[in-house]
Amino acid sequence: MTREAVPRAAPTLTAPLEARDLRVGYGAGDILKGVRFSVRPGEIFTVVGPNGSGKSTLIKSVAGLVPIREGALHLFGQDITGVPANRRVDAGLAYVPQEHNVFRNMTVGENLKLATEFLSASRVATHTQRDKVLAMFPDVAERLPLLAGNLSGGQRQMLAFACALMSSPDVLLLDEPSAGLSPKFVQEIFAAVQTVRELGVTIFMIEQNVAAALPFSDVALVLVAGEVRLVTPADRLLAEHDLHRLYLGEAA
Ligand SMILES: Nc1ncnc2c1ncn2[C@@H]1O[C@H](COP(=O)(O)OP(=O)(O)OP(=O)(O)O)[C@@H](O)[C@H]1O
Repeated sequence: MTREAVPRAAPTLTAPLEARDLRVGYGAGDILKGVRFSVRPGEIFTVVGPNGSGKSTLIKSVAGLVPIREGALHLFGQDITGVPANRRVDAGLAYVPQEHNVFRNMTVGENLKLATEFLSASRVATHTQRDKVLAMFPDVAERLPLLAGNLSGGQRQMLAFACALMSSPDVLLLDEPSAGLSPKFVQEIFAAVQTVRELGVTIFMIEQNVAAALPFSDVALVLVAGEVRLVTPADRLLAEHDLHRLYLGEAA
């Protein structure tokens, strides 16, 4: 059952990303059991939840990597429910996977170039946009000739963001951007997420590291056992709710 802690405006056709009763699974049963949400323009919308609750399944289904069995997914009012992953990129959706998100045996510059190779012309970042992205990520800009495999985990994650931004997306999907990073880099990564938002990009991410992600998020959705338990302004989640109880399926 969907519960909302605060009233939210009725979803509109212009919501950057809107899910209506998504059912997704791999075998006989459904992992996502009727997930609905609406992301507002320019928002950082973060999905949290216990292990196995379906966060990865959710972001993969939004990216087009796991098929949606029932329900509908809309990008700025356009129904993309059955649209293949590559065409979602053309429609303005970019996805940064948690792992294997750069080519380690290629240089940083080559990774950025490759990120534009298979895009439709209208999506390829202009020179000005590329310069803006590089200005946002000096760790990337200063290392163009280096092999991506020689970057630190945090620098690689920045490169993965920069590659995703080469498709000038309207909505960026981030799969656990802080996973495996040291505390210093975790802060830097979330600061980078906020910088990306300042470009006008709407962010939809999943995160395990609730304490680190919430201060950088606008809205938090708590997913438990494939169902939405709560949608709340991010700064109210820990102040007004007991996350442990929510994760155990107790009342919000
Ligand atoms: N490819 C797959 N085939 C079959 N079952 C899968 C597959 N991927 C995930 N699952 C199952 O779906 C359920 C939800 O997994 P999912 O990875 O989406 O959750 P999660 O919230 O991201 O978990 P975690 O935080 O541990 O990564 C789990 O029971 C998992 O075993």
